[in-house]
Amino acid sequence: PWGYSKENGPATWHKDCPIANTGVRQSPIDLITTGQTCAKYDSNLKPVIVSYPAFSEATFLNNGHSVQFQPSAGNLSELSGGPLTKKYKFEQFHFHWGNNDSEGSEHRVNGKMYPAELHLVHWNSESPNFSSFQEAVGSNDPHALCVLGFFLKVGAENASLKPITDLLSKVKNAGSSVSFPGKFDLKAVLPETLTDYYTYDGSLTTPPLAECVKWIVFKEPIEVSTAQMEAFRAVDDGHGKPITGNYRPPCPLHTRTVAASFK
Ligand SMILES: NS(=O)(=O)c1ccc2o/c(=N\O)[nH]c2c1
Ligand SMILES: [Zn+2]
Repeated sequence: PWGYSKENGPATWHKDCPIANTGVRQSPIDLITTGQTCAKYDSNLKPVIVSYPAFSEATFLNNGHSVQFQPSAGNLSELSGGPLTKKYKFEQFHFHWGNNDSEGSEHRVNGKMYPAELHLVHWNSESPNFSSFQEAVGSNDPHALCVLGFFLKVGAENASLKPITDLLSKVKNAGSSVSFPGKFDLKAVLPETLTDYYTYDGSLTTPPLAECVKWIVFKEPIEVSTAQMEAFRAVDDGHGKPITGNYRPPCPLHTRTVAASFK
């Protein structure tokens, strides 16, 4: 199966997933803010609107290539605004990280990587062509999914993410999962105003690499403590090693443009 080691990492994914090398809207990308191919300010881009009630029942899983928080299907979350013309439903969030603070994020800003990146995954709940996340992934709809990306940087402890980082030791072994105890307030993790972001058309950053994602990557990083970062680096990949670098390198932009909601 695919992973992030020499034998099964991003450079080998094309074998089972040809779109890895032939796709023209692959993710992640390097977000360039100056020069020719740079992100272009679009004054029509509105703030992103999220409505995340505190999730009551959810599963926290180590799937061997990331850790993932997934509420039950009945969750009443909603995402709209920003570049979106439809309402999207929250499916799951997960993380990508490195084994030191100079690497780990999937998107980069002028070549700079952050130590980690949080992905909030949503699917278009207003499409007549699908009515679940899995169907959305297989739909070939260019905006079947919307993923919100937040960079993580090392600083103060993040109290809102503490319930998550404190749970990492409970899913140390690949394939292990726990029922999330109590409620989790995802809204509290995010900055109040979701106004400054980059947005572009891309793909899933792991197999099947489907080119169905409207990406929204926020400019402002979220702070976590060193201890919280270290907790990610202790999670195992199922081959007796910690997951240390579950990030795909940047992909070619091809004819795509990146829009910025800020100057
Ligand atoms: N890393 S990512 O692009 O946010 C992402 C999000 C949802 C996904 O579902 C997947 N397989 O079913 N891969 C995947 C990657
Ligand atoms: Zn991801």
